[in-house]
Amino acid sequence: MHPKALIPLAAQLLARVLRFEQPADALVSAFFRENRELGSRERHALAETTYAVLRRRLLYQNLAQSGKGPMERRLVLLAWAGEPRALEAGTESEERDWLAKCARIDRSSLPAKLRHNLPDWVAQPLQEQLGETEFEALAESLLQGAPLDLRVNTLNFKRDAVLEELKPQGAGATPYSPWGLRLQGRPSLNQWPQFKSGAIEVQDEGSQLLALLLDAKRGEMVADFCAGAGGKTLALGAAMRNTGRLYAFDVAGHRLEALRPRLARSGLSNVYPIQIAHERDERIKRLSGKLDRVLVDAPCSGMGTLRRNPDLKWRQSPQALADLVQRQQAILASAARLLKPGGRLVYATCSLLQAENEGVAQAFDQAHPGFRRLDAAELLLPQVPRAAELVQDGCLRLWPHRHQTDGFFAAAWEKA
Ligand SMILES: C[S@@+](CC[C@H](N)C(=O)[O-])C[C@H]1O[C@@H](n2cnc3c(N)ncnc32)[C@H](O)[C@@H]1O
Repeated sequence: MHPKALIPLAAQLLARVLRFEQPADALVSAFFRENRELGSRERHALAETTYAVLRRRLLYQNLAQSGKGPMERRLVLLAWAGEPRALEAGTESEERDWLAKCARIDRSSLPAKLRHNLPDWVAQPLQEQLGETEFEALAESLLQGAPLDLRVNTLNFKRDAVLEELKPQGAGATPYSPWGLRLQGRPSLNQWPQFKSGAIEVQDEGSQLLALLLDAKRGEMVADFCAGAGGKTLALGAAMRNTGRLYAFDVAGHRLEALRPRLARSGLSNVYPIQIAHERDERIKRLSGKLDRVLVDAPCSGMGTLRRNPDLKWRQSPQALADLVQRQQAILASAARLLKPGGRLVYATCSLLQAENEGVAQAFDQAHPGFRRLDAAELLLPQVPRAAELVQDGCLRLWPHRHQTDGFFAAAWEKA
């Protein structure tokens, strides 16, 4: 494709994404399917430019006020992440002068909002929680891309052996999870023999730590209550050494469908995916009081995953957050009924916001005196020697700027 054509195409893609009707990753994939003539470098330029606008939307919208031409085009020029010669070829000299003027603006002199690029309803509670200095460090980390973490399938493979094989690809061990490897960049994993053989799965180190916190054992009856496409289910099934019974519940059939090929690669046969209508479904009631461990990886605002999904900060709202908190409480209360005495319950989100984390856990405490809180550091310590670094007030609290994971929260209880 002629470099001149790339910028209008990027503006077209951005216009679709900025309607916020669907997740950005789905829209970008659909756009590439429609434009099959794009090569891998061109796709990379379009995707990275779109994500750069989503990350710093407030800044770029502010700067774009001074330019000329359609707004999406101005945003693409400001955030261009492709080759410089495509920008050179695709712009008029007036536009290039304008870009040079924008580049000379000292960004540290801009109002805080144009530096952190978070909506007020997200920024404010985080500022209160962390204080100004640490909030700035967090906000900066949320503007960066995330590394690519892998989980080694310890059912049939050893982390050290897979690490040796993947060292030439730049892999290193993750600092906390004993199952994890970390890569920089975006290699085409699907073609790697280690992926095809089921030795590795893509999974953020934070997600691995949630499975470690549940600590499902051989022969147990376990439920992954909000299993989705089964990232944590696979980790739990391997920890159970492919024994016992692991129920993977979810209301979304298409997500459970996406679990099937992953299960086939993993070699697990102890997993039972079950689509439920809602959290009080009859099929769940039949298991009341029978399970050893239940993980509730609740639907949440996803504010801990902004490095990967920057569109979420513009697609969520305070009203959506309030609705989510209600759903989280209802799901947690239903899931808790499955446990037998002595059983372990873990409630988790990939959010940084107290309302859907500590807030939901405290409401559960008040309504369920028969559940005793467990200390996450104690639970993790046997498998995660540095567990104390990850825990605040007994709860797992992962932060991108402190731990280089996505933002996660988890609280654990034992049923009396
Ligand atoms: C955070 S995602 C789960 C991610 C998944 N555990 C993983 O590791 O890949 C939350 C999931 O909760 C599911 N969900 C929403 N409402 C639910 C409900 N009432 N009962 C069970 N699952 C629900 C959503 O469909 C979504 O797949």
